[in-house]
Amino acid sequence: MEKPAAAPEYQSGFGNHFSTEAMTGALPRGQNSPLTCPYGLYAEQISGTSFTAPRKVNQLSWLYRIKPSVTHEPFHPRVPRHERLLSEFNQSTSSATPTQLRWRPLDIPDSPTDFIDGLYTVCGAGSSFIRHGFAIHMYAANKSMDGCAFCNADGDFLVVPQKGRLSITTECGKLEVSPGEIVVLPQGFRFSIDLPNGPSRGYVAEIFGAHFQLPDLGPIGANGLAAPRDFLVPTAWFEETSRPGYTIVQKFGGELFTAKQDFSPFNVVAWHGNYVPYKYDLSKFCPFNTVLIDHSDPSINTVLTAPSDKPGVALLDFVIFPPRWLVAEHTFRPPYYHRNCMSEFMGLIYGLYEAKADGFVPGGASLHSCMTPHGPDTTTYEATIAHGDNSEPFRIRDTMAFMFESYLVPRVCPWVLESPYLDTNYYQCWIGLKSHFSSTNTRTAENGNLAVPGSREVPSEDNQSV
Ligand SMILES: O=C(O)Cc1cc(O)ccc1O
Ligand SMILES: [Fe+2]
Repeated sequence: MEKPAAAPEYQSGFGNHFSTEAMTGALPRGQNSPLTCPYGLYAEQISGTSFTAPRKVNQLSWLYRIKPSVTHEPFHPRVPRHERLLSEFNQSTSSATPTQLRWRPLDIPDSPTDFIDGLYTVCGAGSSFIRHGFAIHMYAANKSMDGCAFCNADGDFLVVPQKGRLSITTECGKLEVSPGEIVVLPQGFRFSIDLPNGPSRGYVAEIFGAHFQLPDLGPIGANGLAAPRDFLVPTAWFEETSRPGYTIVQKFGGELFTAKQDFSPFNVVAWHGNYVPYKYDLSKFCPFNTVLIDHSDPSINTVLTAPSDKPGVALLDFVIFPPRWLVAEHTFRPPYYHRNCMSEFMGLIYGLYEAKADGFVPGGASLHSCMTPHGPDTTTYEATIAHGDNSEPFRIRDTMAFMFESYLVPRVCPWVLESPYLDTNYYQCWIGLKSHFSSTNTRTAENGNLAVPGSREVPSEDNQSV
C-alpha cells in the first residue's frame, strides 16, 4: 500500500524575509550570487516588483536550483487553445451589464479535466498588459495536473477552494489547501495542482500589477482580523527527476503557451526572500463588528487587500462573512440594502449566506456591479421583520461566504452570460418586497428604532456626575 504523503512543513508570517533549505548549507552565506553555489546549484532571482520599487513594497526571492528555469525549448501557443480565459477586458472581449447576476454551482466535469482546463474567467477589468486590473475566474476539476506545471505571467492568483483539497507543489515547496483555506500563488511562480481527495471546485481572483497585503487596522488597533503569524509559507522541497516531455504552461496575456523541458521545475533546494506563495486558514480570522447598533460595512472583515494608487481604495479586497455573534440592538441585522460605487463578486464556501434564504448556494456566485442595487432577498427581509426587535445575541454558525470587491468596474465574459448555470430568475428574489409604508403608522417612531437610541442609557439628572 502506498504510504500517505507526510503533511508539508510551513514557515509562518506575512511579508517576512524567509529562508529555507532542504539540504543543510544549500543557501549561500553572505551573498546571493557566488561564483559557484553550494552543491553546484544555480542561483536565480524572481522579482515580484520592479527592482527600484520602494523598499517597503519591494518583493523578491532567490532560488537555488539544480537547473535554471530557462532550460527549456521555445514557447508555442498551446494546442488546443483555451477558449475561456481573459486578461484584457474591453468591448471586443466582454460585456458591460448593470444587471444583478447569480450563478448556480458548476457540476464537476464528466471528462478528465485538470485545474488548467477547468479554469475559466467570469469577469474582470483592465488589462494584464498595462499591469492594472483584475480577473475573477472559477474552476471545476477532477484530475491532477500530470507532467505539467502552470505559470501565470499575468498576475497573482488568490485561490479559494470550495470543494476538494488542493495539493500544490510550487518552486518554494508544497502547500496543502482545503476548503476553508485560501492560497496566494504570486505572478511568475511555477506550480502544479494535485487533487488528492477527488474533484475540486472553487474561485480565483487574479490581480494585475499589485500584490495582496494585510489591511491597515486604523482605530481597531494593532491586533485583529487576519494575524500575520497565521499565514503559512512552504519550506524548500525539491525533486531531482528526469522528466522527458515535461511541459510548462505559461499564461501570458490571457493566452496559454507551452514549452517542453526534460526535468521537474520543482528543483529548488533552498531559497530565501519575501516573494512567496502562502496559505491562510479562514477559521483563524478574528472578526470585529458592531456591538450596539447598526450593521457594519463589510470592509471590517477584510482578510487581504490589493491596493490601487488611491489611498484607501482597493484594486481588490478579499472580504469574508465568517461565523460570529450578532448582538446589535433594535437593528436590522442582515446586510442592508445598498448601491455601491465598488463592484462586488461573491461566493459561498459552505453554509447559508445571511442575506439570501435560498438560491445562493455553496459553489455558486453572484455579481453586483458598480451602483447595481442589491441586498437581502424577500424571505430574509420578511423573516427578520417578523421576528421583531430581537436584542438577544445570536451566533451565526457554519457559514463562510466571501466577496472580491474592486473599485474597477468588471466586464462579464460571454460564456458566463450564456451559461446554463446562470440564474435568470435572480431578480425574482427581490420582486416580492412589499411596501410597508403607512403615513398613519407611528409604531416605529413611538416604540421602535427611532425611540430607542434616544433612550440609550442616558444618565438621569440625579445620576449625572458633575
Ligand atoms: O452585498 C452583499 O451581500 C455584501 C455585503 C455585506 C454586508 O454585510 C454589507 C454590505 C455588503 O455589500
Ligand atoms: Fe453588497
